[in-house]
Amino acid sequence: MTTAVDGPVELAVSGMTCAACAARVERKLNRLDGVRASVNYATERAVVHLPAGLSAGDAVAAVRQAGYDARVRHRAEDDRAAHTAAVADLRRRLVVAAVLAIPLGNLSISLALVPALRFPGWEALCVLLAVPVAGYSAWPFHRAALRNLRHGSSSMDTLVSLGVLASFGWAVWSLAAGSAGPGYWLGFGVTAEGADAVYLDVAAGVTTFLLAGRYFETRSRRNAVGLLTALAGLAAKDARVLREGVEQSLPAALLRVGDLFVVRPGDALPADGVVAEGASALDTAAITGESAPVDVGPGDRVVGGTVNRGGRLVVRATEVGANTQLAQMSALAEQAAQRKAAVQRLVDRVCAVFVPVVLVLAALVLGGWLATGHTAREAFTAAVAVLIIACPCALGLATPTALMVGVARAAQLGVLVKGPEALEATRSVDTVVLDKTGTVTAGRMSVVATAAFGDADEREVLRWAGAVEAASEHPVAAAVVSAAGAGLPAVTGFEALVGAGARGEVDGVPVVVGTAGLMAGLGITVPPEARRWLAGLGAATGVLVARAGAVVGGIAVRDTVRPSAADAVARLHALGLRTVLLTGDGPGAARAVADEVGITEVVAGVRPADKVAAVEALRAAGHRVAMVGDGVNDGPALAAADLGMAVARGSDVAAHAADVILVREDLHAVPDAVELANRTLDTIRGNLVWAFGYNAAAIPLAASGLLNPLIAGAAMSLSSVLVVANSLRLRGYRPPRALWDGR
Ligand SMILES: Nc1ncnc2c1ncn2[C@@H]1O[C@H](COP(=O)(O)OP(=O)(O)OP(=O)(O)O)[C@@H](O)[C@H]1O
Repeated sequence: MTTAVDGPVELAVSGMTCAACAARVERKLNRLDGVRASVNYATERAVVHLPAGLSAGDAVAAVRQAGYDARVRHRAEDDRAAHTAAVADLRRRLVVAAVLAIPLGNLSISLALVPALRFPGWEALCVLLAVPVAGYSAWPFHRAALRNLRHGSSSMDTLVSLGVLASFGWAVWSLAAGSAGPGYWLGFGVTAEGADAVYLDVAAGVTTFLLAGRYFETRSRRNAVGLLTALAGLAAKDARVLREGVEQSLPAALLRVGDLFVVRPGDALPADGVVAEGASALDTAAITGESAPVDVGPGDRVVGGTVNRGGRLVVRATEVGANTQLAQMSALAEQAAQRKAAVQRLVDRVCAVFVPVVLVLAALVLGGWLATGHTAREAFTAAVAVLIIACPCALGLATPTALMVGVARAAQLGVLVKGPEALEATRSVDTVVLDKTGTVTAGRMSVVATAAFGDADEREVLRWAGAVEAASEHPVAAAVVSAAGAGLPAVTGFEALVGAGARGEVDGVPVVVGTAGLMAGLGITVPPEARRWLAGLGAATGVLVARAGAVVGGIAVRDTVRPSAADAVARLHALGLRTVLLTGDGPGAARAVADEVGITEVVAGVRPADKVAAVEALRAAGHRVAMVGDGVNDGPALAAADLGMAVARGSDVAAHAADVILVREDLHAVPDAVELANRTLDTIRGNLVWAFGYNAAAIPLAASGLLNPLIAGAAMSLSSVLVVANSLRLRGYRPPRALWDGR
């Protein structure tokens, strides 16, 4: 591993047992010259940006120096195998601890309460039962603590290891010294008068509880990570490629762009493509969250991972492997979960100083109790309880687990969130600006009327306009071209006049197609006849056609509003958001669309360059603005908004500068994103409040001797498990289906 790598390297880091470890690895990596690294405890991954001259091997070496292990991460499968092994190891240790701790507890209770039952050598038997628990089962804690010690640092494992060893050592010592006496003290808190402490069952019990906690936590974390990687697994692993009319089964990885492949009913698509033959209905639910199957036929674009619910399809591959929409979606979702929320950085810093502070505190508690004339047992109980209860692991898990589940759930619903900042921005937005063409409307226009002025002929007008528009990519142009039919004359000197129209020369004569404003701007007089025609169009968009410097006709086009738009806008209003329709189109068409979907404010006739200004004006007025656009023309406006949401499909999914990408051609994705962002942030807040509150309340209790170490161990484990379970609840987020299923 000595080759220098462009772009970030991903490392799988093992041996981290808490957020403080992640913070330590991150510090170590960032200390390398020119390195920028971010380490995530929940996913056990490090993203490292290396400068020229440093290799992935250097980063791995740095992680090892910090006392952890790392390897360059290649595939999700590696993670799964490593994770499974880790869970199995914890399970074995947990079983041993539980099997031995139970008889040990019973034995010590019986022997303590009924001295007559004691037999010669009972102390030795108890110690023998406790050795595997405090040694083998608690080994992961000791190992991590040792690793830390070697580097002069400490972590929550130090606390646990110290707690277990101290109780065990104390027990052995007091048994050996014969001070266990007649009133054997039970770790469970029943302290007989004048009894001394035998902490064997504390050592065993604490180990069992903490291991159980870590076992469940590791398992749930795997579920959360699995949610993220599940997306990538949706595409079919095999493709039936059609070569010279013969079907041949190949691993999907060998598929090439341009290959024809067959998709049988019930199969998932292995790659993105265009339907070449056949008609069917595709189930896109897993990718876009849309519940109704989508009908497709020749010429339609289809994406990998969707499932064929109808007849046989032959598809020509347009994107394969890492370029498919699905691969890009899952890469984006993983990157998003990997990025750190602002709050997480604070938590990391807190965790890093927390453990040394607790060690000092435990020592102070021990000294304080002894100094105030209490017995060694009392002092010891309080100090061990402080060590054990103070572990900040719930704190470390609070943010990343919620983020991971939130981002993964959003991706399942066709909402790709680029990172935690985007979620945070989504929550604070109060105004949603929607672009009209292609966002609120389908962006597929058709000609609804034509007009000829003076002595021109309508068919001629359409032909001249069509010839120019054939070179344009605007939706208006597509409508004009399809209405003009085949056999159009060629255009020379074509020029797109962005946000206004297009011009060129047809049969050597200059032709301009575009808005009345464009004509005026070019010094072409718009006759009253044309103005009247434009004014009478209502909801349609009218463009004028000028030939040889004179307006000769007009073409009216109409777009259809997306079926879900009105419901989605109603949901946005119900969420307390203000909506604004922003468009380059004229006020008449804009108002008609706004009325149809229920948007109250309209800003029409805005040139593409001025969309940024419109967004900035709203922000200057104190609003937090989300801009929803198609991402191509609206790029600058998306970037100018507090939150840019691009409606995009296909392989360009990852290319957008937007913060959120909606891969669903359905405006419901916007309120879904807002709701899910709110829920995720609420979950993070709930987790943090719980974890902080728990530590804040429990430490004084433990220090004042009110908390038995055993209960401290159980409570500590429970808090981590609760935090992870709370985050996993986000999986259950369902958009209000009733609103849009009946569409
Ligand atoms: N190629 C073209 N041919 C004819 N008219 C055009 C062309 N390009 C733009 N226009 C005119 O300019 C107007 C503004 O175009 P622009 O691309 O800024 O916005 P839009 O596509 O109508 O809507 P939105 O801003 O909602 O995406 C269009 O409504 C149309 O009237």
